[in-house]
Amino acid sequence: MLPIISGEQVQQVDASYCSTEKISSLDLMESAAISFVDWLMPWISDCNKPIYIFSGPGNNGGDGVAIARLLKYLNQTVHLIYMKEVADCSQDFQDNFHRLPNGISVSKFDVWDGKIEKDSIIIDAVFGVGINRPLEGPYLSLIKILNKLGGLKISIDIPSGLPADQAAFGTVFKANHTATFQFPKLSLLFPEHAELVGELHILDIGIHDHFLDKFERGHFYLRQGDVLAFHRTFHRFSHKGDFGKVLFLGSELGKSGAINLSGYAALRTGSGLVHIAPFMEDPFRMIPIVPELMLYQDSSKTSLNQFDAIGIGPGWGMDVDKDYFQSIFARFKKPMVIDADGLNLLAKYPELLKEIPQNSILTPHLKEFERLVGESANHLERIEKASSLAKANKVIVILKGAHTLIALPDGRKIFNSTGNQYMATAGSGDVLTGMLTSFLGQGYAPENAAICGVFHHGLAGEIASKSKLRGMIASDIIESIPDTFIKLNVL
Ligand SMILES: NC(=O)C1=CN([C@@H]2O[C@H](COP(=O)(O)OP(=O)(O)OC[C@H]3O[C@@H](n4cnc5c(N)ncnc54)[C@H](O)[C@@H]3O)[C@@H](O)[C@H]2O)[C@@H](O)CC1
Ligand SMILES: Nc1ncnc2c1ncn2[C@@H]1O[C@H](COP(=O)(O)OP(=O)(O)O)[C@@H](O)[C@H]1O
Ligand SMILES: [K+]
Repeated sequence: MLPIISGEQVQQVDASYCSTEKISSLDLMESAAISFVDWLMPWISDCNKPIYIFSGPGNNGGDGVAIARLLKYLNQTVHLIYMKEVADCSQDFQDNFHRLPNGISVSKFDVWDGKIEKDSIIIDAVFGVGINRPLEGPYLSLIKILNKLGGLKISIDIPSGLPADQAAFGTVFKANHTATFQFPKLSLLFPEHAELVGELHILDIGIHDHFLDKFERGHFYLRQGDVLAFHRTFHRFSHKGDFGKVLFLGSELGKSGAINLSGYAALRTGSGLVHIAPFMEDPFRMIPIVPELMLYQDSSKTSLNQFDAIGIGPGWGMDVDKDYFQSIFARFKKPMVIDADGLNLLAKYPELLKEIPQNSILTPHLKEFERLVGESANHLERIEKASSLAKANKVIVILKGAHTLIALPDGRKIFNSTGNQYMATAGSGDVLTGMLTSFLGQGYAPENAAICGVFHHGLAGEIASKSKLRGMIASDIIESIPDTFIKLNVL
């Protein structure tokens, strides 16, 4: 899995890579510039929009200068505006500056006429991961000017002004796209930075993951190539029992959709037998959304051991009494999935946290998480709290949202790469609960169930939203679950 290393360690990674590969830092900057220009090609190949590159004094600025040269070779109209005396800029900046070809309009910021043609492409190479204090002076003035402009705005590596590992501490460039090198910087994954980062792209500049491994500090980014290894395989003679028997407890009157969605998602994820137990006086009166779902009536006296996995909470309501809720932890000793009102009940009765079976999976969205652990000043604090909750209670905490975090009991924190904004629709969390419970029931180790559930859920959302966009609903995500297995060739 791709390690997310700290901004401070980027220079050490570069140095380690350059000395092992026997290349110079200037060569590495060239690889970064080439990968950026390759990535930019679809936007520039058919039009000749003017491109304005704003370069700061460090190596991020150096990237910008190298990119200016490469774009000029592609016959683009390039304007380069640099911020500091060239002699005071980083060595690689200077070397690139001296290689600039003729035909680029080059100005120092303090004498620049300030004109930016309409419909230009703006490239922000002012600061990268070396930012160490809030923007001020000319840097602040520039970013304020650029933030008022429309059009295509792209940040190289990280929006200027944003620190790599913390919450923003001042004014930051607002990008529509951020093309970051080699791995996503932690702060690019914070929801409060969504408007600064825009769409996130990770560009490979040739540094192999194992150079990053040496610097890993427990943060990882989950990509498609990683997921196969976490799957169980089934053979020709596998029978229904191998695929697990699962149960969902939830859905009070008026919210029957919730466990229906979870149950249906579990079927589409591959569960052999799926039961749903609505929290209603006569659960057998509910009509399941698909005939393959079976109804079940639960009582605090019956053992739940016949099930391979259970998922509790979607649509449950808060009328569930404490003794009944607590009885579930006594009646089912295996890892379970706890979502929605299951989490709200835990927030109401925090003393029960200790009774949850080890390695259970808790799936709060930000609001449910706040009810469990209180408010957080920013996402960094939230990440740490999720990790503490996981470690203290030996559970897996899945903090949902864009780049869903999987916090493992051993302290590792895994950020998901799949999913999109169209998944912010009623019931998509219920679908995740269904998928996670299904993987648990199929015998996946809880950590693997969490990883596969979160990844496939996001991928199903991406596939379903291709044709539906804003009109996508949770059932569409379920219908696309089989396509995720086809896409990954998981048989
Ligand atoms: N492996 C990689 O990730 C690579 C990184 N490269 C680029 O190098 C960048 C990092 O370069 P640097 O370490 O030079 O960092 P920056 O380019 O962010 O610049 C840091 C410099 O700016 C100064 N500075 C920081 N905050 C300031 C502020 N608020 N006002 C004024 N000055 C300030 C610092 O004292 C330092 O001199 C990356 O973000 C990336 O763009 C690429 O060139 C090559 C490969
Ligand atoms: N912008 C987004 N990008 C990626 N995934 C998202 C986004 N918005 C929501 N999701 C995903 O959709 C699901 C929503 O869950 P939740 O908030 O519990 O919904 P509900 O309560 O309606 O079922 C989560 O898995 C979350 O990660
Ligand atoms: K930048």
